[in-house]
Amino acid sequence: MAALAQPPITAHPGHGIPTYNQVPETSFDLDWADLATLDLSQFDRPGGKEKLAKQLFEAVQNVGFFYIVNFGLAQEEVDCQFSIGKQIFDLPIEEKLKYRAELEKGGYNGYKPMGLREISSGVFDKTEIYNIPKFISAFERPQPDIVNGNRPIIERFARHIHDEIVCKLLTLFAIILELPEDYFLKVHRYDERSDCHLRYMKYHRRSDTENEKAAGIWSKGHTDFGSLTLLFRQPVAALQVRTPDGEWKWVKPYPGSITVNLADSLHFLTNGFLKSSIHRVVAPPPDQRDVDRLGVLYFVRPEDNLELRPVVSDVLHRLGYDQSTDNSAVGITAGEWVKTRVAKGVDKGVVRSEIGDQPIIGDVVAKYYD
Ligand SMILES: O=C(O)CCC(=O)C(=O)O
Ligand SMILES: [Fe+2]
Repeated sequence: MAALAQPPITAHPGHGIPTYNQVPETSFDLDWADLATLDLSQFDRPGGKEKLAKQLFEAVQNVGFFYIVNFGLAQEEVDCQFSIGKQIFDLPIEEKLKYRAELEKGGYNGYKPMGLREISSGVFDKTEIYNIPKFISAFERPQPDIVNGNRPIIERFARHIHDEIVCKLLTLFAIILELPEDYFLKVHRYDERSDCHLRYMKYHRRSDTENEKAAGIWSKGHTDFGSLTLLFRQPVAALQVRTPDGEWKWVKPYPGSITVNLADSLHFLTNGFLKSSIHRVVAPPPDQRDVDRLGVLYFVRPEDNLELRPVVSDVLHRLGYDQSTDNSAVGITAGEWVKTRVAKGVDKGVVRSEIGDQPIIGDVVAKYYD
């Protein structure tokens, strides 16, 4: 890790929001993945974008995971979101269920109770999720008081992520592919319908017996559905990435960083050059096993209407990524891909305890890994 967080551009800690204290990091020396770190403050400097694009180009050849630092949010602002997430999950279950997401229909905005996904035979997830869509009129929906009362803080946070972080990363991908710099921005506009969302996530601790029964797996190996996923620093070690050799490595939560991973849509749009990273969540090391693991994430997805057809790029041509075009997702839109994967993910008939290919739509399959 080269750089630590710069002083905040905007410090807007929440008023009246309880302070959130992150748990200490593990003292275990785990087999950490070696990932690149991009300093986003370089983006607007002369030659900065190009330098970052070069660094990212190297990084994404490997596992599709990297870190960013200096992204313009202070740790207090991030912790404020953890605090809001904690308060949402502390609400009584009857209250939370008023906002339940229509998961079975492929909708996921709102609340997902735990226990809807089978991890291994008879063992179900212990993860609660609360998803907040983009702040545009098409997606207005009833929210609990804790969300309504903190709406300006949540909206500012989400919009900062889109405007100041996601747009920069999408520009870097366009530079890498030698496409016009705004190529991906045009299909990730904030005011258009897309499945981008801010997510609060709580993994309830598991007993030793539960961990043994599920072989330590909390969330099976999978890829994400959209373009990118941003994970705000989560000191509880549990996330692992699968290397091209099939090894699982731990992803270290560095202070002042966001962990970013590439997801399915970028894979489809670049004919597999940008790799949708395979990752999973496992039981934390012993010194963190007794804590509930709270997360704040932002999922970036293309506009609903975008067809997942590979782009024409000289770079893909030079690298041979247009030799055998993967047309499996042609004719499928980003919106359909996400909704179908969400619906299948909670369909207990599909039994997510199995690993391997799961047919999703047309000829396209989603792969699950132990
Ligand atoms: O909790 C994490 O660290 C990762 C979560 C994740 O992979 C997901 O929600 O798709
Ligand atoms: Fe994921």
